[in-house]
Amino acid sequence: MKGEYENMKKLADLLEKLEYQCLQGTMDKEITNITFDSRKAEKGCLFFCIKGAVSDGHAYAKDVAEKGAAVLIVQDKVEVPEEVTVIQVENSRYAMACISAAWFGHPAEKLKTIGITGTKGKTTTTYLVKSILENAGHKTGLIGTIETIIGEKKIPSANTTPESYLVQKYFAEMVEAGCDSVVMEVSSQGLMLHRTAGFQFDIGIFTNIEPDHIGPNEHKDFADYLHCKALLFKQCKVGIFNADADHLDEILEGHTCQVETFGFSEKADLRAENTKLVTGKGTLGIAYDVKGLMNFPVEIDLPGAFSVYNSLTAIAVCRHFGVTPENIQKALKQAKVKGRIEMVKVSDEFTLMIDYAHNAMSLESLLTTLKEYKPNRLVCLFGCGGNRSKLRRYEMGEVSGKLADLTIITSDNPRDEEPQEIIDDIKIGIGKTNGKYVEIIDRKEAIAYAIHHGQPGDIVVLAGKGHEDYQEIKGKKYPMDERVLIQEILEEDKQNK
Ligand SMILES: CC(=O)N[C@H]1[C@@H](OP(=O)(O)OP(=O)(O)OC[C@H]2O[C@@H](n3ccc(=O)[nH]c3=O)[C@H](O)[C@@H]2O)O[C@H](CO)[C@@H](O)[C@@H]1O[C@H](C)C(=O)N[C@@H](C)C(=O)N[C@H](CCC(=O)O)C(=O)O
Ligand SMILES: Nc1ncnc2c1ncn2[C@@H]1O[C@H](COP(=O)(O)OP(=O)(O)OP(=O)(O)O)[C@@H](O)[C@H]1O
Repeated sequence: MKGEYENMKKLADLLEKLEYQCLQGTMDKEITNITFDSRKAEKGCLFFCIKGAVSDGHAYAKDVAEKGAAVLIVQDKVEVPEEVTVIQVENSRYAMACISAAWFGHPAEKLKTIGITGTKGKTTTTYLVKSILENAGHKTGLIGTIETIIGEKKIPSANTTPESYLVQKYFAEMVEAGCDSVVMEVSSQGLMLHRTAGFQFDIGIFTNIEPDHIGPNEHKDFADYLHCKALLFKQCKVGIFNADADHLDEILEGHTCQVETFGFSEKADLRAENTKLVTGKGTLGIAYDVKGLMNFPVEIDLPGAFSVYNSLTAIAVCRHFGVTPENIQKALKQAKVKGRIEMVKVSDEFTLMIDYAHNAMSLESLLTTLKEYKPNRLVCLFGCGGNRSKLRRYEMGEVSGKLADLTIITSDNPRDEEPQEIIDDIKIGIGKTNGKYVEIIDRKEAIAYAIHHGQPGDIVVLAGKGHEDYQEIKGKKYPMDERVLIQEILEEDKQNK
């Protein structure tokens, strides 16, 4: 990136088409930097006063003025020395998105932008799109729950969709790194809080919707969740929708984009037909025929109906880039997503996978899907996080007890709680079913048990951790990557032979 002073911009140029009122100070300021965090404020900067979930950024107005901030963007009136320019807008977050886009030189206009929204499938689909596009010679940036990827650089994520300032900064870095496209997860929170305002997506995707993310600091009810997801389709040129999804009409309400659909439904523009489950040595997959806007067969080493949806979505997107069926087939055959039904080879006889399913809804959908493969036994290993709702423990216990042939209850981020107490809560849920279980508090020992007791034809799921590579105990994160644990167990087995 250029040095910050080389980036200096005129205030008026940053405000562009925004509606605002100048409450005090002059409009002829040259801005040295922009920030929404008072701790990063410096002489000559523009500071956004954002009303957050924990604090109100207006409370830092005096502090940033003392640090020499030139301009404040506010919703409410603030008292600061008269030389500080104060600009009032209706919504500081929306203004931050527009000003950040201008600050970074509207990088979205130099990229083909793809935004994916929906309750499930966002992360998986972003990686599938990136794999297909890169296999066809594009350079594609990615922003999502796990990380932001800019060329070789990977930045771990705090949010699925970062604040608008970061979105625009990452876009600018992508342009500089030679990317021609970006695929990003667009959460409903992101849409609600204007994190993706200030530009128009080339392509917007709707995967599906189920009640989720409803509660304090998220959405007040399902209607609000629906409304926020639908906002993407007033902000993209082409919208690609799951024709089979519930509430599609509500999502389409007020859309301003061109509409395309995908799914199993006969009326979908891009369809999956003749779906077949595929089982290999220690692997599971799915094969189907793509019909409609494109026509060719596909095979993918990811299991279940939702893998059809995710790959079909990726195909629908990549069609707009003119990617050939041969390139799509090749990329999908190699595609793997970290911690999302990620198969790890431990035996030719049974299949083991790591999956991020960490609530009852995703665990139920995963186990139901896997049962379609008619395994000898479905074995589910999981734990639940400490300092979180107990309900999740009862519910996940009940789901696993009902659907798995054996549950291995273990630990997962106990935080400040005693792991055994969390396990006891999970047992209450399993107790409502006839499900068989064992409890092994240490996660590595639990995984070793799963591997050593694997029977031919079993499917073993290590649920909950997915891409996470730590265990959080009493405020500290200890390194713990299930892939590493599995390799250690296999290595120890070799030495003990
Ligand atoms: C509820 C919520 O959206 N919180 C996000 C928010 O924090 P916040 O609103 O609490 O901010 P705050 O701490 O109240 O501060 C308000 C303002 O004062 C500023 N401030 C604060 C302290 C200070 O000393 N000086 C200062 O200037 C802050 O920089 C901010 O501008 O801004 C933070 C920084 O950008 C986010 O990381 C944080 O996300 C938290 C981690 C979160 O859990 N968010 C969830 C609700 C979320 O956004 N989830 C979605 C969906 C995920 C999914 O689909 O699975 C996501 O996109 O991640
Ligand atoms: N299209 C889909 N429909 C239903 N379930 C899915 C779908 N895709 C993946 N899943 C299941 O949900 C889990 C989460 O998938 P993924 O991370 O791709 O979704 P997401 O939208 O990013 O979710 P989150 O917001 O929870 O991170 C997967 O591990 C899998 O078990």
